[in-house]
Amino acid sequence: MSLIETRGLSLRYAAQTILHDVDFAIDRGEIVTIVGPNGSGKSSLLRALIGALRPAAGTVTRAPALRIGYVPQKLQIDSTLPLTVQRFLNLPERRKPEAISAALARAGVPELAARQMADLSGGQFQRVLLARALLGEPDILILDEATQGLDQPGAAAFYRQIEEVRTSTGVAVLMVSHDLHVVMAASDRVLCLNGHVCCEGTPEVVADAPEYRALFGTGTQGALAMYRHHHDHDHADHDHDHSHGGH
Ligand SMILES: Nc1ncnc2c1ncn2[C@@H]1O[C@H](COP(=O)(O)OP(=O)(O)OP(=O)(O)O)[C@@H](O)[C@H]1O
Repeated sequence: MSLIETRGLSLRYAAQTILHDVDFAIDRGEIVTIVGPNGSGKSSLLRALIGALRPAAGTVTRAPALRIGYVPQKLQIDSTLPLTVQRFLNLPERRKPEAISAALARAGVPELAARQMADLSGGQFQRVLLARALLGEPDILILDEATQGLDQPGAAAFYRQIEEVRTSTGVAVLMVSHDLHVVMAASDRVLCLNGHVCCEGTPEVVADAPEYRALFGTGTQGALAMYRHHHDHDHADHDHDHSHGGH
C-alpha cells in the first residue's frame, strides 16, 4: 500500500479551483519532488496530503498510523533567546540524549548539539530542522521549500543529505522546491504542477517534456546533466549503484 494516495483530488479556495483531478501516490522509500510555477498549487497539495486542507472533490488516503516528519521552509527563532540545539530538539517533547545525537548524525551535523541556534549558518539550521523531523522516526518526510535562502551548492549538499537519510532509514521523501536543477537530480520522480499534474516521471523525462519546457524553458536539462555527472563522478569509485544516487 502507498503511504499517501490521492484519487481525482481537486482543491478549491472559495470559488477558485487551485488543482483538479490529481492522482498521486508515494511509496515507502521514494523521493518525489513537486515543481511548478508560483501559485500552481504545490503547497496546497502538501496541505491536502497531510490533512490540513479538505478536498473539494476526490480522496486522500493515508496509510494507517502514518508518521509524517515535516521540515518547514523557515522557522523564526528570536535571536536574543539563548537556546542550544540540544534544548531546541527537546521542545516540545523531551527526547533521550542518544536519540538527539543519532538524529543530528543522520542529518549530517553530529557536532552541533551544544551550539546556539542563533549562531547557526542557514545550511546548519536546515539540518537541525531535518534532525527534529527525524526524531519522530517518520515514514515520510515532507519538505516545503526547505532550502530557501541557501545558495546552490548549499541546497545541493542539503539534498544529498536527504538522499543519504533515505538510504540509511528507508524514509520516503516528498518535497516542494524551486531549486529545479539540484532537486530534480536528487529525486526518483518529479511531479510538475500547473493547476493539474502537467507532467510526471523521472527527472530526465520531466526535464524533456514539452509541458515542462513550456513552463521553465530548456535550461534545466544541461544543468541537470552536469549535476548528474559530478554527482556520479564524485562517488563512482565507492559505489557503482547509481539507482538511488547512493550518497
Ligand atoms: N488560504 C488561501 N486562501 C485563498 N487562496 C489561497 C490560499 N492559499 C493559497 N491560495 C491561492 O491558491 C493558489 C495556489 O497557492 P499555493 O500556495 O498552493 O501555490 P504554490 O505552488 O505553493 O506557490 P509558490 O510557489 O508561490 O509557493 C494561489 O493562487 C494562492 O493565491
